[in-house]
Amino acid sequence: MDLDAARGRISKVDRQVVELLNERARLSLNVGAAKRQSLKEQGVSGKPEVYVPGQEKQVFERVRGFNQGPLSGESISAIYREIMSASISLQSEVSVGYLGPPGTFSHQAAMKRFGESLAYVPYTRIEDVIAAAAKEEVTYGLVPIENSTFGVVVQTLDAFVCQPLVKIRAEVHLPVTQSLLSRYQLSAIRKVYSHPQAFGQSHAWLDAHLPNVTRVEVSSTAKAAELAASETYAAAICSEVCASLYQLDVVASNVTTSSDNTTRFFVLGQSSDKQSGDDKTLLMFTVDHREPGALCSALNVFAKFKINQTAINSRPSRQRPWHYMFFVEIIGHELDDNVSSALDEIKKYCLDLVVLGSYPRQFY
Ligand SMILES: O=C(O)C(=O)C[C@]1(C(=O)O)C=C[C@@H](O)C=C1
Repeated sequence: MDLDAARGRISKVDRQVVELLNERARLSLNVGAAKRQSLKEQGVSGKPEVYVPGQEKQVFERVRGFNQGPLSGESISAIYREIMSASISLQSEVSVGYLGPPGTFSHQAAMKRFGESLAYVPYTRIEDVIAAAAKEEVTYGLVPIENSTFGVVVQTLDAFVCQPLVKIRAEVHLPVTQSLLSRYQLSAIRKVYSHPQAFGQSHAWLDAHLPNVTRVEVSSTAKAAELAASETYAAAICSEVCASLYQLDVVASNVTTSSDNTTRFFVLGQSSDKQSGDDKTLLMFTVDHREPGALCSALNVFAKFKINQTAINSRPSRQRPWHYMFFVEIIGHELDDNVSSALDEIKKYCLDLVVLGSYPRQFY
């Protein structure tokens, strides 16, 4: 086929693609109407949940299954991310809060999960993102929960203690590469700004290459980039995305200690999704330390109901000294029979127990 013929065929296919995209969009509007009707019939007020992570997971798996190439599975997912982003924005006006300013890894994780068609709202602190999601100032909030190199994000766990009503709706995994950005060359740098998590992921490189340079912790990696752009002899540890956003140069690319550095984020909203068949649940509880073995008794309940625990963390409860809030992530959905029986039984050993949410297991 010659060039003109191939371009002519592409033009015809584009017409069909656009027609099909609009056919899908009309069906998505029908889905929105059916969700509203169903709430009305149940006598529930408020808007239906437009972002349904379990359904999206099925769509991604299905379309990647249909794919015979030459497009890669990643390309199909990226195209469908935008199709579903447009689909969400057709059904409702959706906003997503994240730890700003633009260019943070939270921003990138939010874009990865929600695409280009939604409104993104930056907040200065993780606590503010969680409060905004709890108050419905934004439809959804996205917060980091843990990094594979540096561990749990304590600000997020501590903020859950103050906002126990917010619900986890989904998890997002984002590969993270930290880089050193500045307007100056390496030998001229006198100060490095970053978020404590990013310093934790790149300390070996900093110890080796900038051992006597002051490290200043700030609220986010993109805030660090903003400061580095406005001060003499300053640099930031942040994403390379910040180079064009804040007019900085990449002085050293990938200064991350671990080669498969990944951060896991939660999407927060007013409710969790229904069972997807492959879910996780995050619990927050305190136990009575005057009872010997209280924590052990609580955790034994999961073993009794054959429930796998994937993570356990503790934070000071801030109510009494040496009194802890435990965060346990388990396999299964709050509504699964074995999980719901375990939750009934574990309450006997807990002073208080909050289910922070159930969400489909994601590996991407
Ligand atoms: O199935 C739904 O609930 C929809 O709203 C449709 C749809 C889609 O476009 O496929 C859009 C958004 C949801 O997050 C999941 C799926």
